[in-house]
Amino acid sequence: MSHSHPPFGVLLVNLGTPAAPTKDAVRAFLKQFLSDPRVVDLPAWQWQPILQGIILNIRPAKVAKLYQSIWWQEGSPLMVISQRQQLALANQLASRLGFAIPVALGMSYGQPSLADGLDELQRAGVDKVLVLPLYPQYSCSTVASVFDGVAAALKPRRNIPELRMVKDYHDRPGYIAALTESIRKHWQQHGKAEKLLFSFHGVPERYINEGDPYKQHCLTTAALVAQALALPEAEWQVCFQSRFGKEPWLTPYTDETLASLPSKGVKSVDIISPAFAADCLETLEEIAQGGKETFLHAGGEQYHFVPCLNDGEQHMAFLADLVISHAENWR
Ligand SMILES: C=CC1=C(C)c2cc3[nH]c(cc4nc(cc5[nH]c(cc1n2)c(C)c5CCC(=O)O)C(CCC(=O)O)=C4C)c(C)c3C=C
Ligand SMILES: [Fe+2]
Ligand SMILES: [Fe+2]
Repeated sequence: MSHSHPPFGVLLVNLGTPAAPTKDAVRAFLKQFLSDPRVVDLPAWQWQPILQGIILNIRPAKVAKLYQSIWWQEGSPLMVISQRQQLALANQLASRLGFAIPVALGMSYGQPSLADGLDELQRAGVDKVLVLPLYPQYSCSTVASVFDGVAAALKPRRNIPELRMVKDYHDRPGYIAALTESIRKHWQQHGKAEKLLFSFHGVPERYINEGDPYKQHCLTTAALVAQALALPEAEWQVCFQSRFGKEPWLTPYTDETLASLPSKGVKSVDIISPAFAADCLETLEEIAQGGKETFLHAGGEQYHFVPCLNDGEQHMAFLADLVISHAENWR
C-alpha cells in the first residue's frame, strides 16, 4: 500500500533540556520552564518577582555544574536519547505498517520546540497528528502543559491538523512488562537488593488535592510492576524525588527515604525512576549520583540505579503499539 501523503504523523514530546551546560543556557531554559503556569501555578505578579529576582540569579550557576557532571560528548542525555527514540519509533512503525510514518520531536521547553516539531510534520504533508508525551503518568504539570503548548503552537495557523493526544500509559501491560524486564535483567547482572525503590518525580501535594491523578498513576504503576515481579510488600516502596520550593510535595521524599533505610536494617537498594522515559539530570545526577551518596553516607552498603527504558527494544516496540492503537481508523 502506498500513500501520496502519510496517513498521520507522530509528535514525540518530552520536557526539554538546556542547549548547553552553561549558566546562560540553563537560565534561559529555567526561565521558560518555570514561567509555565502549569508547572508553577502562582499568579504571575506573585511568582515572577521571585523567579526573576532570586531563582534565576542563584540557580543557573549551581544547576549548570550539575548538568556538566552528566553531559555527554553528543549533548544533553535527554536530547540524545530523545533523538534515538525518534529514530527507533519511526523504524518500528515502518516495519509494522509497511510504510513510513513521520515522527517529529518537540520539546515543551527549549529546542526543538513543539512548534518546530509540528512544522516538520506539516512539511511532511501530515494532516493528522498523534501527540505522544513521553510521560507514563499523567500530571497537569507535564501532560497538560504539552496540550497548552500544542494549542499555542497552532495559534498562527489557518489550517490546523486533526489531533489526538495520549494522556498517559501508566498501566499499559506493555509498559509494565518493559519495566519488569529491565529490573529482571538488572538483577541477573548485579544481584537483587533487599529493597526495590520506585522513585517518581514529585509534584506539589496541592495539585493532587485539586484533582491531578498523578499520585494514583504512580502508585498503580509501582504496584503492577511489583506484582509482575512477585515482590512481597516488604521488598518494595514508592517515594518521590526532586522537591522544589517551599510547599509540601508528595511524600515520602526519596532523599529522606534513602537516609533512613540503613537504620531500619536495609543495607542494599535497587532504585528505578519509572516517571522518566529517558535518562536525564533528574536520574543521572539526582538519583544515580546524589542518591547513592546519601544512602552510603547513612550506612547503606550497596546501591544500584536501574536506568530508564530509553531507546531499549522492548520500550520502543511498546511505544509503537501505543501509537498504532491510538491511530486506529487513521489510514
Ligand atoms: C517547579 C516545579 C516542578 C514540577 C511540578 C515538575 C514536575 C515534573 N518534572 C518532570 C520531568 C523532568 N523535570 C526535569 C527538570 C526539572 N524539573 C524542575 C521543576 C519541576 N518539575 C526543574 C526546576 C528542573 C530543572 C533542573 C533543576 O533546576 O533542578 C527534567 C530533566 C531535564 C534535563 O535536562 O535533564 C525532567 C525530565 C516530571 C515527569 C514532572 C511531574 C510529573
Ligand atoms: Fe521536573
Ligand atoms: Fe542492583
